Amino acid sequence: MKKVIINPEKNNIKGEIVIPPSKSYAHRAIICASLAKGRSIIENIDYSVDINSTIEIMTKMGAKIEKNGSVLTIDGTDNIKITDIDLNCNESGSTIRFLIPLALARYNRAKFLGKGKLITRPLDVYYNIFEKQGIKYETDNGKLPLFVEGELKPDTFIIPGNISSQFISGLMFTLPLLNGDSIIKIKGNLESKAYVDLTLDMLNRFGIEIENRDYQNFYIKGNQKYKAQNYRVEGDFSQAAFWIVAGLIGENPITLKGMNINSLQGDKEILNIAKRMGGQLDIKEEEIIVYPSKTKGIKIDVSQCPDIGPILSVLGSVSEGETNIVNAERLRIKECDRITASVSELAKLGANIQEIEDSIKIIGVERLSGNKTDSWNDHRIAMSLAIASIKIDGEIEINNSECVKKSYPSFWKEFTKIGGHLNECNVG
Ligand SMILES: O=C(O)C1=C[C@@H](OP(=O)(O)O)[C@@H](O)[C@H](O)C1
Ligand SMILES: C=C(OP(=O)(O)O)C(=O)O
Repeated sequence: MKKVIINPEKNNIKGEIVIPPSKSYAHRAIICASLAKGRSIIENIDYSVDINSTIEIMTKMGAKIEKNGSVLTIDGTDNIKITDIDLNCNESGSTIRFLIPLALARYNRAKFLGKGKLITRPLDVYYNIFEKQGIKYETDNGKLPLFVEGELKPDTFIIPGNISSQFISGLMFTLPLLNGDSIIKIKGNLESKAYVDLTLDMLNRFGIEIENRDYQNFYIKGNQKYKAQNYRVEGDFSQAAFWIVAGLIGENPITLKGMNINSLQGDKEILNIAKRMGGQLDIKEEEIIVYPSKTKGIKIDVSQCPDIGPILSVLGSVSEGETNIVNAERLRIKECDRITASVSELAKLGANIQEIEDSIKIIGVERLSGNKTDSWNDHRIAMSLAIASIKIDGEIEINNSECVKKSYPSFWKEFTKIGGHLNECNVG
C-alpha cells in the first residue's frame, strides 16, 4: 500500500501552477479523431490511466495512435473493427460508457473489463437497450466483465437524466454512424448537463451534427462522417479546483495557468462558488490568481458539477459557518462513495461534518488536526486530503495515495513543486 505523509508545518504553498489538460475533453478528442478518416493532431495530452485506457481501446477498434511527448497523431478509421476483444477500461467510467455503444456501431463481439469500483458502477441503461434491441450480453452477476455481441440499431432511446450523462455522450458518439436516424429522449431532469455540452462541442468540431431541443430531445441523423481535425486540449477545471481551494485556504496567492475562462466545462462553477463564499480571485484571460480569503459557508448544489464535491467539502470544513452540499446523490457512484468517504476522512481530521441523506452538512472550524486517512482508492479524495493539509496541525498520512494516477499522474510532484512538504512518499 502506498502512502504519503505530509508535514504541514513545513508546507509553504505559493506560486504558479500549470493546470493539466481536461480529462473530459481529452477522452472526447481521442474518440472523435479515432473515428475520422485521415490524420488529426491532438495536443496537450496527459497520460493518466483513464486516458491511456481510451487510447488503447480506440487502437483496438482500428485507429492508429502515435504518442510523441504530449502530442497524439491519430490516423482514424471510419470502419470500426475490433482486433482484440478484451477491452480494458481500468477504472474509467467515461471510457466504458463512451465505448460500449461504439463497439456495437457495427456487428461486433467485445469483452469490457474493468477494475476497482468500475466493476460495479451502473451500466443498466445500456443493458435495457440491449434487451430491447436483442443484443446479446453477459455479465458476472451484474458486474464486469461484460461480454457483448451484436449491432446497435437506430432507434428512439429513452435515457434517465439523473444516473450518468456518460450514457448520453456514449450514444452521441455512435448514433451518427448508424444507418438511420435516432432520437435520444431524456427522462426527468438532465444532471451533469455541461458534460453533454462538451460532447456536442467536440462532435461539432469533428463535423458531426446533433440537434439539441432544450436538453430534452436530441435528434441525430445517421450516416454522418467524422472529419479529421487538429485540436489542443484546454486546462481542466476539475483539477484546477484543488489549487483554487489551496489558494483560498492558504497563506499565499496561487496563480493558475493554462485555463480557458470561456470554457464550457461545468466544473468552472468552482469560480462562482469560490466568489459566493467570499473568495478573492483575479480572473484574467490567461491566468487566474487566487488570494488567501476568509471564506463563509453557503449552500452548494453539485448536481451539475459532481467532481468538485470532495474538494468543496474541504473548503466548507474550514469556512466560517454552515456549508450544505446538496443534490449530491451521483457522488455515491463514482470511484468510491464520495459522500461517505469525504465525511469519514474529514471527520478524522476534526472537521464538523455529517452525511444527511444525499447531502453533506458542515459547520466550519478554524483548523483541522493531523491523523491517518485513506483515499478510498479515489483520486479526488486523495487530492482533497492533500489540500486539506494546508489547514492541519500535525502530520497527515494519506494511504492509497497512488490512485491520483487515474486522472493527475503528476499531482504529488506538482504538490511538492508548489511548496507542499512530503515527509514520506513512496508513490513515485
Ligand atoms: O462525461 C464526462 O467526461 C464526465 C461526466 C461526469 O459523470 P456523470 O455524468 O456520471 O455525473 C463526471 O463525473 C465524470 O468525471 C466525467
Ligand atoms: C468520476 C470520474 O471519472 P469517470 O466517471 O470517467 O471514471 C472522475 O474523474 O472523477
